[in-house]
Amino acid sequence: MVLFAHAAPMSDNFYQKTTNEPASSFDISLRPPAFSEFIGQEKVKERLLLMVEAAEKRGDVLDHVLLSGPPGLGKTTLANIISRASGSQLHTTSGPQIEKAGDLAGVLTNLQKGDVLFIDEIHRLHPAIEEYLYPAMEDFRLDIIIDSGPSARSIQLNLPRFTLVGATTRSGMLTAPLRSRFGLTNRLDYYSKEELARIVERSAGLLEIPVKPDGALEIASRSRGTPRVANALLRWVRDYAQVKGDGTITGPIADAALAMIEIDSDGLDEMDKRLLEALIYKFNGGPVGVGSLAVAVGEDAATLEEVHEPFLILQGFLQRTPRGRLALPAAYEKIGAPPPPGGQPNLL
Ligand SMILES: Nc1ncnc2c1ncn2[C@@H]1O[C@H](COP(=O)(O)OP(=O)(O)OP(=O)(O)O)[C@@H](O)[C@H]1O
Ligand SMILES: [Mg+2]
Repeated sequence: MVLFAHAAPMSDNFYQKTTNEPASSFDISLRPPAFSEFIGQEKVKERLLLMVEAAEKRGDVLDHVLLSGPPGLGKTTLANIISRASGSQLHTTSGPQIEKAGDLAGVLTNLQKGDVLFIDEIHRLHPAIEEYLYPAMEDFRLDIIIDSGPSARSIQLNLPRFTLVGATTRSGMLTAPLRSRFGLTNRLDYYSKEELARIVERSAGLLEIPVKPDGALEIASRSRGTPRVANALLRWVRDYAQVKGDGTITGPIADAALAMIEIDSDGLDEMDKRLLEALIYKFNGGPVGVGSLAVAVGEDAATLEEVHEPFLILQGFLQRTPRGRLALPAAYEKIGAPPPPGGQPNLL
């Protein structure tokens, strides 16, 4: 069976979940259970709420929804909220877990009318399996071929009407036919500092950690726009406050705690800085391919692309060009390197 429960311990790298690991139990306990508790992403929330309401009014099943965006922004959380809000049962699986057509058939035939099927990392579905999904999404029908050679025959199964919620960190890798079968596509964006501060305060409340507004804001501004990071940093700062202070998280306590684990004032961590240093010192500022960069910093290329680069690009440290990655002037400044000769590098 391909369904799995979200119940793995935190990874060694204490806050960056790679895309194929399930979330930690710590993450799950802080997960907002309803739209009303989900902070930020107002447009996405509004659209999803409207869809849920409309489906309810018509007595119909929700349309399929695609959620995309960098790790830790709330895709899994939203899938949970959608299924709760529509009062339906949630089934969870992920692209890499569906290895054979039979796995998919197993999941689909297990669904009841109105159930939500959440497929995480849907961009990693095998292309051959993706094709089985098309009629399932469109006509709630499964065509499977059994046996091979002369005795091969196709059988058709009717499926109950269900809602597919797909999540991906790489929406660009989704095939056009798959993408077009979703009724609604939502891209989650990085959160503002203020939104993250509210998330930190909410989490602190649930964990019964006393936090002052300046403490929450300090954690928020160093959380790289990501709620999962904010929650993980909160947990670290709590430990620090209990040992070095009186347990209350204030601005100065948060600052000292985060400096101790080398999270700088922009939220850049050791790997971000290592990446910028390699780009500038080893590759002359680029352009250089992500594969070479990955080898130079000892991290896998997908993690650089999905976790580190989007934030560095957003902050104006790095640019993706057709010829590779390029360091921008802010990157030279960040790592204290002299600016490139000729000033602004050639961006083409
Ligand atoms: N809008 C929000 N308000 C409050 N907490 C949030 C919000 N979004 C996410 N979180 C918190 O961040 C954690 C990570 O969110 P989630 O697991 O949903 O991210 P994800 O987008 O599915 O990440 P991945 O791509 O790595 O699977 C959750 O446990 C939840 O506590
Ligand atoms: Mg997730």
